[in-house]
Amino acid sequence: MTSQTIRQVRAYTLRGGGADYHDQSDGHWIDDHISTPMSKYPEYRQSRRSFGINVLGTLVVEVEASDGTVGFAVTTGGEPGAFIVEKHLARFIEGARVTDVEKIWDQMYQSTLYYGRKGIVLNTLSAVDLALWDLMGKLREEPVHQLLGGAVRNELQFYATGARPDLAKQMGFIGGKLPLQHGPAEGEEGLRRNLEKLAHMREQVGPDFWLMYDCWMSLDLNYATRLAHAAADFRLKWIEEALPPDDYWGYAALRKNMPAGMMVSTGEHEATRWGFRLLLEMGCCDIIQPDVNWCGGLTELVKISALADAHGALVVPHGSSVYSYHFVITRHNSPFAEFLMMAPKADEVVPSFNPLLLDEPIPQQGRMSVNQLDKPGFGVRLNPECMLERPYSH
Ligand SMILES: C[C@H](O)[C@H](O)CC(=O)C(=O)O
Ligand SMILES: [Mg+2]
Repeated sequence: MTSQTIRQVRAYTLRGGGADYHDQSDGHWIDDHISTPMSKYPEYRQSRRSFGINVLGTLVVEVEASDGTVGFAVTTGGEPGAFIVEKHLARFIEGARVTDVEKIWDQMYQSTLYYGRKGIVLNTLSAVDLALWDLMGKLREEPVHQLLGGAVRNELQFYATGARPDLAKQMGFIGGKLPLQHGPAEGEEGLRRNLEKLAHMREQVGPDFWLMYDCWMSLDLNYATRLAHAAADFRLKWIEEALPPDDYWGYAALRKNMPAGMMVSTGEHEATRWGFRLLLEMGCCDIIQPDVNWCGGLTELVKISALADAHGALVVPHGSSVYSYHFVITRHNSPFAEFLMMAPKADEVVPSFNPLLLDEPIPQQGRMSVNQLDKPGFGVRLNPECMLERPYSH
């Protein structure tokens, strides 16, 4: 296995769901008047697709070893990501040893610093990194969670993100995270509606079920503080991504403003150990939420997680499907995981990266046994019915 080298890397794109889970059709809860940084413009308030949340689409990266074994991974990145893989990153991957993940990561990161650091370049780099982990697992015939040091518990437990925490409770989840629908531009009336929604959900789910609000970078410090204090009456567990991701100072202030017992979470749009170092050292949050497909992949997440552990912060990855499941089960400071409800009405459990992956495991009664992850690599296959395109080749 250690003698295997990488023969070829290939990058493909896909539209309509998959890793770009915002790329959904009309009528989906994930695009129903959700508060965003663009909500101050009334014409972009009703739909996130209207301002282009789904322009990128899914990127699929395959790495083929010298014996023909193929590892793959997915991210949000589409055609620009495919260009970066094929025209820039391929030189660091092809011909390298399959196990050289640290060196390949470093070369990809250092060589793209002049136009990278975060965002689409890190999404792309993450997909390459995860494809290498998948390939190592397949060649060693071991699941990725074993390569990471092994499971620290027998099962994962999940909270659900979606419009129907009441249904999530019936499905066995430990909590429900609602999208905040009205932002500061919708004034006092919007704030009242946000609180009414939360009060209604609290009534539906009873006193102990976790309820959280995901604010998707859309608030300011004053609004977030007022929302948190009013939401304390309805036992909001945490307030998520309340502020723009670059406002580390705002997050530090918000955390100090929190009512007793309520947590601040953020980080799904942060990347690398350096980005998370800022969040952790500045005391910005209680929970960091790196997206495994965006933060730099597993090679980087291992470092981010160790840093968080030393700061007493939990690591609960954003979405990320199997890439999160294989990681969370190996870490004591990741006691639960997120499950994104991708059914249009959030009324049933369907695989998060539907329809792209075959064998993508789903929670049963809000839980997933380690046995469901016991397959080589990340244990998933590309669905041959998805029409992948390869826009560039080298
Ligand atoms: C529901 C949120 O607006 C977003 O689509 C997903 C997210 O931020 C999360 O799962 O966390
Ligand atoms: Mg979020």
